[in-house]
Amino acid sequence: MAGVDYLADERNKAEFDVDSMKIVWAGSRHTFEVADRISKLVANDPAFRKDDRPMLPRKELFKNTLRKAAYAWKLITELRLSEEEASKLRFFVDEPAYTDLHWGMFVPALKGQCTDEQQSKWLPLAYKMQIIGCYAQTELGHGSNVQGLETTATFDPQTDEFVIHSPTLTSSKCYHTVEVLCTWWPGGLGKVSTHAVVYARLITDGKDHGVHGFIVQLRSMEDHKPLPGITVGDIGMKFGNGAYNTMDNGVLTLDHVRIPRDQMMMRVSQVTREGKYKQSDVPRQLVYGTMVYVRQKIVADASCALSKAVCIATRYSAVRRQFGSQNGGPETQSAHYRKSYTGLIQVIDYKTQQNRLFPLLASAYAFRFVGEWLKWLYTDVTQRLAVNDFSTLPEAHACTAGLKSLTTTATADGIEECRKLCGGHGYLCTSGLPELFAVYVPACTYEGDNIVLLLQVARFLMKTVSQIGSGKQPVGTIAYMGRVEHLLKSRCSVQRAEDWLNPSQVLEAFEARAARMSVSCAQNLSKFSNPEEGFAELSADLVEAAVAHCQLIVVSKFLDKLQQDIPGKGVKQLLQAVCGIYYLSLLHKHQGEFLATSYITPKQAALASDQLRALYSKVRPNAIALVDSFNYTDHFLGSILGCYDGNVYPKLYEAAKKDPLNDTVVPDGYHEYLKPLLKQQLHSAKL
Ligand SMILES: CCCCCCC/C=C/C(=O)SCCNC(=O)CCNC(=O)[C@H](O)C(C)(C)COP(=O)(O)OP(=O)(O)OC[C@H]1O[C@@H](n2cnc3c(N)ncnc32)[C@H](O)[C@@H]1OP(=O)(O)O
Ligand SMILES: Cc1cc2nc3c(=O)[nH]c(=O)nc-3n(C[C@H](O)[C@H](O)[C@H](O)COP(=O)(O)OP(=O)(O)OC[C@H]3O[C@@H](n4cnc5c(N)ncnc54)[C@H](O)[C@@H]3O)c2cc1C
Repeated sequence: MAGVDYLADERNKAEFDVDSMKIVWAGSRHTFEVADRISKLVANDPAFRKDDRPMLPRKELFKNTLRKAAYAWKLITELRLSEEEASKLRFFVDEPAYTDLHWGMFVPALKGQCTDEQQSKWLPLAYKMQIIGCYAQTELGHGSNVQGLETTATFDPQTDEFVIHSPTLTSSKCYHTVEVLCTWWPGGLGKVSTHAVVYARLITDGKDHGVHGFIVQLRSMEDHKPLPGITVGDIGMKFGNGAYNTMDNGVLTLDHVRIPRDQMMMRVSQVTREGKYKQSDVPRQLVYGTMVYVRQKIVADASCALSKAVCIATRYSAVRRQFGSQNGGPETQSAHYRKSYTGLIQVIDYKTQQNRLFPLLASAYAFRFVGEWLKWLYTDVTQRLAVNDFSTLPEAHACTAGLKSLTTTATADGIEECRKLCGGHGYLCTSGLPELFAVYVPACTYEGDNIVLLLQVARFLMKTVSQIGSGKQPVGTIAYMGRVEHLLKSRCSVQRAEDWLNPSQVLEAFEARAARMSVSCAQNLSKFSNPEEGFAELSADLVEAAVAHCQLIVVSKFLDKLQQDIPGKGVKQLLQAVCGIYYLSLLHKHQGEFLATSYITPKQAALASDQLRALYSKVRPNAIALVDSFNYTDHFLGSILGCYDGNVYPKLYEAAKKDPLNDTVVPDGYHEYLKPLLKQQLHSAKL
């Protein structure tokens, strides 16, 4: 059976040029080539084996992660990989590790919040991994509420140092049943990091200046032992086997730990030798800059995680057959294995399967394109900040927060749906889906709880609505609010199902829904004499308005993408269909909101569903090619159900045989626990 492609018929059905689509997915030919080369390098190196992860005990699992990270670094230096190639290598190794936090948060925090002088001291050390860093912000009692952090950094003018201290319960205003309010959660902190960016309340001369970042050395560079005053360790096992347990999320207490004054990150504000607090001309919110950066990265990562799950579920849905006639169809020339299935229905042909699967496939593409755009927005805001233009910061914060929330929620839910789409076999670890879900789901919480982040978007929306009357013209993603009067009055003009393929019609539908929901919230808020009380009372509605706004952004960026020149036979046409599935499935799911805001009629909602079904039929023959366009190796997918050749059943059988439980025919424990039991039953049966 080796070498047979059981999905060949599916691949032959494709109506577009897959190689061109691979480049669209990657973002450019260059990015495609780098990803292709590096993913194969990783896949072909047995050192990066990962199929044993769910079965390894934690200590072994963790040590294995350390080995892989060290080996990856050796490759990076020996092969002189560029920053882009190195980051792709870590990505394709596909194992959460301290390096994610070192490169993904510690280095960006140094870059964004240190002065040039500080950067020239710390960055070369971090780049060469002569120090390893993490991002230590969250405390046991404070995660979402960053302003509520209780760790203090008190300036001591006598010694020109800060004294960093985690307060004990007695000095705390909280009612936690813990003895010490410590830092809790940072990845890489538990066992690896030599340094941390610690967030603490800055105190000078008895005055509290709020939360600031400090570079704190945690462990000795000689023997890796914690420095005096520092207690540090791992917080324990997390959800799932393997999964995020490769990461040493940590707990840290700081007992009057002294650091030099120049280890306060001083780009946003400074403390002088005399202990004077000075604020630069930049907004205070830049202290939160690393979170904006990482949220933007998380949006890009969402499309990777979702596309992985969708690739597995799509390939398996084409392989898997249920019902139909076992002997009904004509015989084919192919292997006996395939012959026996002729006449049975591929589960991908069930409309219910398509209705669950294709919107997820479409979301993977939609998140890819919005991720690309968000990267551009982030670069743009960074360039503006460098020349003291802070005007787009609130929008960048709202977009990164909102899209992080929207895409991670949809991806986590989507991975679980893909597991169900694979029936019973989806529950096997060898499907790759349980581990993918367990690794991914904390993305809904870390880097900002998704509801908390949507409430930030809602604040931005309410602020925008309140400013409309003042003549301030909204710009960027919120520009549609400038046409709010028209959007409140207008009615959908769709008369036939195909009218739902008209981009301007679709855009107006999503704009009208978002604008109407925001305006309705603002009107309800105005009934409260205390705005904060009103905001809390109406927060569930506000979250829905924020979701509507974020969905509009994703839809509009997908439609924008289709305005570009997209080369390759049939590629644009297929993307148009995929885009249609994305927005029409959203319209269907949220039709209550579109109807309640009276922009569309029930008849128009029904036409949208007709068009959606037509698009499923258009996408069906292209489904396998659309997931092949992700260009994932079998190693990266880590799934028997999603393997490229579709030869699922023999692989499942072989993998089961290799399970450690099958090392012996009679299980360990038989003599102690089964034999006496069975003997006893035999005895009583005889009686
Ligand atoms: C790729 C790398 C690997 C990924 C691995 C990830 C591992 C995980 C790491 C972590 O989880 S690190 C810890 C992350 N923690 C959080 O995300 C905490 C979430 N909380 C917050 O971000 C904030 O505290 C908050 C909820 C936004 C605060 O809300 P609050 O209303 O209390 O705001 P203030 O602090 O008072 O600020 C008011 C003002 O500032 C604006 N603002 C808030 N955040 C930002 C920001 N990031 N950038 C720019 N502006 C921001 C906010 O909108 C307010 O504006 P105005 O209304 O006053 O105009
Ligand atoms: C795997 C993982 C890795 C992490 N890595 C790091 C790291 O490297 N560095 C770091 O500093 N931190 C890290 N964290 C911590 C993470 O950033 C926080 O857990 C996150 O910000 C959420 O905060 P919380 O835990 O305090 O949740 P809470 O705020 O306690 O949330 C609990 C519930 O309350 C709700 N809620 C909270 N506030 C409000 C509100 N104002 N209105 C309405 N509802 C609200 C939330 O929606 C949620 O349902 C990590 C967490 C995880 C799970």
